[in-house]
Amino acid sequence: MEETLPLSVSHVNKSLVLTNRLYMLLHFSALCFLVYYRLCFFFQDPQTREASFFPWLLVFASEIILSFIWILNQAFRWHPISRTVFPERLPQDDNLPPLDVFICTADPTKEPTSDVMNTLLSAMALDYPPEKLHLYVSDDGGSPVTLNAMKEASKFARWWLPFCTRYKIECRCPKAYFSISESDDVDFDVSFEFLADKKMIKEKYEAFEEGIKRVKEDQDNSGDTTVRRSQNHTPIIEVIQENSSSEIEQVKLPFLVYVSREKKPSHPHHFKAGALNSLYRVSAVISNAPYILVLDCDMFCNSPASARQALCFHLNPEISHSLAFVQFPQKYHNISKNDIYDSQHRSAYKVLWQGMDGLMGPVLSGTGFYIKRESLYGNYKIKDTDLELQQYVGTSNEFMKSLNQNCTTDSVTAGRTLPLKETLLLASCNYEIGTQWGKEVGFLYGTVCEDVHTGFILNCNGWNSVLCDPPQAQFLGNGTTNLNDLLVQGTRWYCGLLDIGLSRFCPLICGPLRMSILQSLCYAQLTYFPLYCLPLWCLAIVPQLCLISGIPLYPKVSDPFFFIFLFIPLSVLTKHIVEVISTGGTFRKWIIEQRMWMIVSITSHLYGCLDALLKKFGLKDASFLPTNKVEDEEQTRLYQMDKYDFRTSNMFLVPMVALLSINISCFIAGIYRVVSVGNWDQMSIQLLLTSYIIVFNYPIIEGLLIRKDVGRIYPSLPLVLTSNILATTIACTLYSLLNKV
Ligand SMILES: O=c1ccn([C@@H]2O[C@H](COP(=O)(O)OP(=O)(O)O[C@H]3O[C@H](CO)[C@@H](O)[C@H](O)[C@H]3O)[C@@H](O)[C@H]2O)c(=O)[nH]1
Ligand SMILES: [Mn+2]
Repeated sequence: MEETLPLSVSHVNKSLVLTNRLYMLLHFSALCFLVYYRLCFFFQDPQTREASFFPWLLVFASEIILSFIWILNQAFRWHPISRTVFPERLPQDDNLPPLDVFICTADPTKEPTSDVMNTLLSAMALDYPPEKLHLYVSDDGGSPVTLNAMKEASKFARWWLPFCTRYKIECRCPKAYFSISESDDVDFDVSFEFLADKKMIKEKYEAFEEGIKRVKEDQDNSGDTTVRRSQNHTPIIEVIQENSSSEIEQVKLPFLVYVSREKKPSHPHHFKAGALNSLYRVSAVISNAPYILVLDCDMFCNSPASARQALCFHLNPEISHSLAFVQFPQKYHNISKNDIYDSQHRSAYKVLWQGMDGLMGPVLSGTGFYIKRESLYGNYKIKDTDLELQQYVGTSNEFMKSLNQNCTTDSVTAGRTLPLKETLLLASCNYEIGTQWGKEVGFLYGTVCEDVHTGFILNCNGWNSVLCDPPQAQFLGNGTTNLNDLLVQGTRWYCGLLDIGLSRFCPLICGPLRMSILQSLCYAQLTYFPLYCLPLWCLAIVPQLCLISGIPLYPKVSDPFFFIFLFIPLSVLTKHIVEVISTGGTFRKWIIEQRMWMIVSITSHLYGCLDALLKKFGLKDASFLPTNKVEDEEQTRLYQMDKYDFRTSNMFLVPMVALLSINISCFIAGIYRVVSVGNWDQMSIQLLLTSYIIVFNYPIIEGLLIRKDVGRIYPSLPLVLTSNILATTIACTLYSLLNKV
């Protein structure tokens, strides 16, 4: 009886599906009326529309782009589902498949080594038979600090792992565990023995952390230029096998490998995708586990349960044959209650991914996913000859053997000697030359959002994915907690996403031929939503300038179409607020998300789009600046007080300040004009729009005029000059155009 019970089940929230579809119908009808109203204007007598033709055109174009993105957005709301897993129904430990874990790190300065080691330790302590678990750390920095820290981590693990199992510790990331207040211990059976053990382990942990810090300082003091070495070094692969000390009983540890692929300045290394592909190959000739967990260096396992939860899908015979990966949502350990930067991307992980899960599955999100090894090997099975296969996956015989053999090959447990020479070849720069790595095999190159791109192509090739979002967060990462990091990261993402949209893999063309239309619309939404910058820039300037020139762009209050123009924004805002609250947010969170949407659109989206265009025309190279993961005390203090930290470059500040200045001055002048002319009913929507922008972005005004702390917008000469010049140029150009036409 037990065997027939499913490992996982999915549920459709019928009332949500129904309300979503009803909302779509209503809103879509309103959009049709809007288009009808605008089109009627263009067919009017040229004389009556003369003065306002150009601004009407701009505003109409913005409305069309917004409606287009809105339509794409609905695909996520068509059939959202949720899932439940039953890990207790999995086979006995002996029958579980081997598992590889990949952890990527790139820069020991921006990514503190002790945090990387915490991620490593938390993954070593996964609730999984240790002899079936192999961990690979990719160090793109090629830093001896990381290698040394791994050796120390392996020693510390001999204490840490037995401690976790003995006392059934839930959070197995030592740093997170020891920072939880002591009062949480009441959950456990607090015995004297436990407290003594905890104290002893804590001391060992502190010594371990201290040791890592010292090595890093010594290295920094020795003047060794890590930066240069990170871009130019031979491959380094080392199996970490620390002899167990005599103090402690024999502990079975998972297998640990340090991999730093070869780097040459002349050779493109394709950032994280390149690093993951090296790990793919190296691990194939060592452990070749059929399933792989991929983690960013800052994303630790917050619970040991994820491996078994993921296997509930991978071993579920109903879905496993076409299942490529199980994605866990990205959650963060350092997000404040109000999350003023919306860095947890609530909408993506709580709404969009659930929606895709009900179609073909969520997008690959870079970290926290269990992928089936075979799914990334493309069409290797149809290669008939060895030569064809070599042109596909490269010349390593060992690697080709790993493809053909049954996936259980495990040179570690089989007691074979490690093919070190082969692994060095597989991690060398030249290995990929003339092969399909990055094109059809492995993680795909060509964009810095290798995750979305790879996930999309997997779907195109018929693979599915599932979202596993149990109540307890399985992985916790480092969210961005300052404006600068957020906008820089955003610019990289939106450039990467639009790259895909502009490439030959355009989801609107490629998608419908190879997957469901709704799933392709979801991908199209992800790749095209940086285009928000166009309507947002336009709607932050044109209606405002028309307000002061007395040009009405929207229907009068007495016009029946007025309600259409009132209904559309209200319907979007209401839908948003309902979603925020039903996914655990608050009214304040809703305001923050609206604000961040505006700020990010006029800055990161814009620069991301520009970068993508420059890249497309060959005027710029791709770049991937890893996000800073070092905590800054002052910045954390501001963040915890819900104060925006405006210490970012003028590149981001100028558009914010300039657009807000335009809105404020137009609002004041507009009110003056409306009062003197008395055309309230014609101008009401323009006034409402301008006040919405000003009210929601009040923190920028506060940062500029009221705040005195370090995080305020410092009115430096270049900032004041450039924003004034920008605001005046925009205003004058458009104003003269409006009055001339
Ligand atoms: O040349 C590189 C650059 C980065 N990384 C690693 O990639 C990971 C992600 O980098 P991070 O700076 O943390 O970028 P984020 O913007 O926070 O990452 C998000 O966005 C990336 C795509 O831009 C995805 O790959 C990530 O999984 C996703 O969490 C980190 O572990 C890095 O060490 C490398 O291994 N090599
Ligand atoms: Mn990150």
